[in-house]
Amino acid sequence: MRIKICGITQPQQGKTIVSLGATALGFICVPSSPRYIKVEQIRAIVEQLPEKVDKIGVFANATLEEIKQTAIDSGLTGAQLHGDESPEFALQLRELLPDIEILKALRIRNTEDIDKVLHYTAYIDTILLDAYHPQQLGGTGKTLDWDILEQFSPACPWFLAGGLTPDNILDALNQVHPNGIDLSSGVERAPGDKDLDKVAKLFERLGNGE
Ligand SMILES: O=C(O)c1ccccc1N[C@@H]1O[C@H](COP(=O)(O)O)[C@@H](O)[C@H]1O
Repeated sequence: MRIKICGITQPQQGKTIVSLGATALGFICVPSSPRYIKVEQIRAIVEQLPEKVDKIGVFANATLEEIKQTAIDSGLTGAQLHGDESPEFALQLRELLPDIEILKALRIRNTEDIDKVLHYTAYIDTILLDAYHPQQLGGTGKTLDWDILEQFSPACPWFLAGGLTPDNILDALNQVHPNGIDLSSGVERAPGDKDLDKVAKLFERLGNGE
């Protein structure tokens, strides 16, 4: 299973989190987020990471050009679209950046929101389901209603996100069956400052980097 730890801002924390078992790190490229990180800082972290680790930039309603430039300048391997990007936007991004993974995040309130996944699967690589929050786009620490996801099996791989922690991860995975999980505030001391004890506890619970 893929394990993405998101909201990385510090090079040493990134390296340690990978050594503990993360398969992907996420960098928040949304200027209004307290976890925002600049291109040069992402580049400095990415350069120190093993090639096999996925380096995902998280964007919300950025332009195609902004995403392209950030991806090229910082060495990202993936772009997570966490705003109101349309399926057409995802397709245009794919044409612009054919070699990077495109993840579309959807913020889920109810089963109707889950149905929106169908509109995206032909244009992206991976779906990511996050919790809905009326004021915040992400990093909210809010969990989804896992009950409505028990039978969720889209036509492309998917990540479960939203309020996951070392304490609730096994309950989540008993109920839903994603291809990957994504954690941010649940393994943090403060926004952008990861709690390495919590990250270690997460991997212990998962069976040491499984
Ligand atoms: O983390 C942020 O600040 C953020 C800002 C804007 C868009 C997405 C953001 N984070 C994403 O939120 C989810 C879940 O976070 P959490 O585990 O509930 O704290 C994750 O996919 C992050 O990439």
